[in-house]
Amino acid sequence: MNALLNQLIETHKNDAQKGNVADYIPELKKTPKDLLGISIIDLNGNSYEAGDCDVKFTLQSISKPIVLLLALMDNGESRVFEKVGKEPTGDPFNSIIRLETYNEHKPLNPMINAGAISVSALVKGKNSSEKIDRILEFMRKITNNPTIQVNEHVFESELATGNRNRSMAYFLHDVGNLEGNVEEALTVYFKQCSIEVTAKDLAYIGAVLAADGVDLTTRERLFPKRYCDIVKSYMATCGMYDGSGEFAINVGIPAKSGVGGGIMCTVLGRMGIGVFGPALDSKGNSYAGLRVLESLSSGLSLSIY
Ligand SMILES: NC(=O)CC[C@H](N)C(=O)O
Repeated sequence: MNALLNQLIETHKNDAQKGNVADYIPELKKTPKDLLGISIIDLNGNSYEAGDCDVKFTLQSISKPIVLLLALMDNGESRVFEKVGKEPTGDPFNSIIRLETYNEHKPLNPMINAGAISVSALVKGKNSSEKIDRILEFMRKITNNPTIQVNEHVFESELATGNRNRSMAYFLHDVGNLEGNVEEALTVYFKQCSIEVTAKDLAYIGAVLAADGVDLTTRERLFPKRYCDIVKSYMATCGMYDGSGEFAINVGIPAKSGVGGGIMCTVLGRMGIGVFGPALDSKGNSYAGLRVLESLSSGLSLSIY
């Protein structure tokens, strides 16, 4: 397997030239474009890797399914689904357009920015720092990595430039779909996006999801299977933003991408996969990462469809 992964990285390394590193968050611009790494962890805990799988990057939108799990555990399904819907949008992740015109101002799903900010507000904690501490604690469990931290430079960069997210959050508050203090919810959202991980961490999370919420090492149940199923369904239908349909056809596994260049994938009953390649396509998905996953999926017959 390691030989296969090395070969995939070699084959697709140059694909990064066709994408661009995210620049709307200034701090992300500093990442070298041609990094590429992959890590796989199977459900027996065996791990395989190639390329830049130890390089740290920020979770960005991959935080959305993780914080959703915590919000579901904190609040239960009915309260979470009062705030966010269950349908894909076909719009970019930061789109505002349907918030005013559709679904009683409820974000269509929690994988777009608007829905994720509403979900961040639901995490229990008396203020943003208590909430982010709980998110970090949960992250450390589902990655089996006690060193997980927030990258404060990326956080400051998002806080300084995230005005589109800010405008969505104030609108959602006005229509009753974002509870509590808006700035506190935004702080939680920007911090969860700024949590640093490696491709290996993403593979571990993917493997826990593939094991229906049970930790690979300790066999402890980290979250209920029902919530695991909800999150995987969202990943399958909306995890790659408005590229989710194409990804279903070309790769065919539940996955979540982030503009930091990560993609976290889960193959039910088999493995978790983490990919990192910071040059993005026009939809915000890792350009080379997608090519690696397409080759891997056809090579190992991973598609669930
Ligand atoms: N798609 C993403 O990864 C977006 C996350 C980013 N922090 C934002 O809010 O715009």
